[in-house]
Amino acid sequence: FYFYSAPENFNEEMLRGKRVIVTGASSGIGEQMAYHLARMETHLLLTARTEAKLQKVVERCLELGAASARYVSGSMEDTTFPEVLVKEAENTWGGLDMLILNHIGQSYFTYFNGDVGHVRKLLETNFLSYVAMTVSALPMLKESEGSIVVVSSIAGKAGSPFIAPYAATKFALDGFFSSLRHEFIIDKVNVSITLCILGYINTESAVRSVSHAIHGTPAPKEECALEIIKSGALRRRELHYPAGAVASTLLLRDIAPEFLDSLIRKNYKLENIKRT
Ligand SMILES: NC(=O)C1=CN([C@@H]2O[C@H](COP(=O)(O)OP(=O)(O)OC[C@H]3O[C@@H](n4cnc5c(N)ncnc54)[C@H](OP(=O)(O)O)[C@@H]3O)[C@@H](O)[C@H]2O)C=CC1
Ligand SMILES: C[C@H](CCC(=O)O)[C@H]1CC[C@H]2[C@@H]3C(=O)C[C@@H]4C[C@H](O)CC[C@]4(C)[C@H]3CC[C@]12C
Repeated sequence: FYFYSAPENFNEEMLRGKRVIVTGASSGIGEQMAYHLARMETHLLLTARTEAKLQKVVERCLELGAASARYVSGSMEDTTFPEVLVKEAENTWGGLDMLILNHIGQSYFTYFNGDVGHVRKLLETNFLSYVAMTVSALPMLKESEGSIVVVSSIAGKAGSPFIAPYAATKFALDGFFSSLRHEFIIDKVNVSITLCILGYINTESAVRSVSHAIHGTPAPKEECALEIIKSGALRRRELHYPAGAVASTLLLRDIAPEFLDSLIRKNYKLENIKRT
């Protein structure tokens, strides 16, 4: 309770002039993080697949006051791309202060249909590329005593129906990065790891995928993006956003897991879930 209710002492100046990579920055929460970071006068390197969208986000970032902003487009399905991206940061800035890992590949929202190939592909995009980005960026982050921010989901802490492949990738992130955090502390590596546990957020893609099938109102992406940045800057272990919804899910998961499961299932409009 103490950790998650500690007084806020975030100051936007903490980020002024910092060199930040944001993945999945062409839309949704990643795009909103880019705009907040631009207002805080950071140097930005943005990435996603769609060049036309990234161009627009970069333009807006420069208007909002970014110290500099550029993009590299590419797919995280391509196993060589994480290193290319980090090299770009190294060549441009000669260092890196914050790595925000936020992208996700497209997934189905329905009963698991046995498509192992899809699970494998999603693990590459949503999990292994996060590991590869971390490995490539670590020398620069050690040098700057910087931060790694990993955007995950409540679906990576408690099982939910209709998103089995996606949930697997998010549980994997927790396993990997929570273990790595221990090793950093044991080895006195002063690089923070912040795992962001998010509930339902009103990004276009999430609302399009699930609004017909889920009860409840999504939380705003702009506030969510700011909370992620604050948690990273404050070097927090985990962010829970929206706080109440995530905290109650985690508490019930530990003290009454079957009751939580029944509540989760009640959250879905089952008649609106189509089988593939
Ligand atoms: N919205 C929500 O309700 C929740 C979101 N989250 C997490 O928040 C993060 C952001 O989600 P959200 O903003 O909703 O997602 P969006 O779908 O809006 O954004 C996803 C981003 O990833 C990029 N992307 C997609 N495929 C690839 C790929 N193969 N290689 C590289 N980049 C890719 C997209 O751009 P492009 O298509 O141009 O490549 C886009 O910039 C994710 O980690 C998600 O798991 C967690 C819980 C809830
Ligand atoms: C409805 C869920 C929370 C309620 C519960 O108690 O289970 C949402 C919590 C996390 C959401 C998913 C998520 O992590 C992001 C995905 C992004 C994709 O673009 C599609 C939508 C998500 C599967 C999204 C769906 C709602 C949640 C499961």
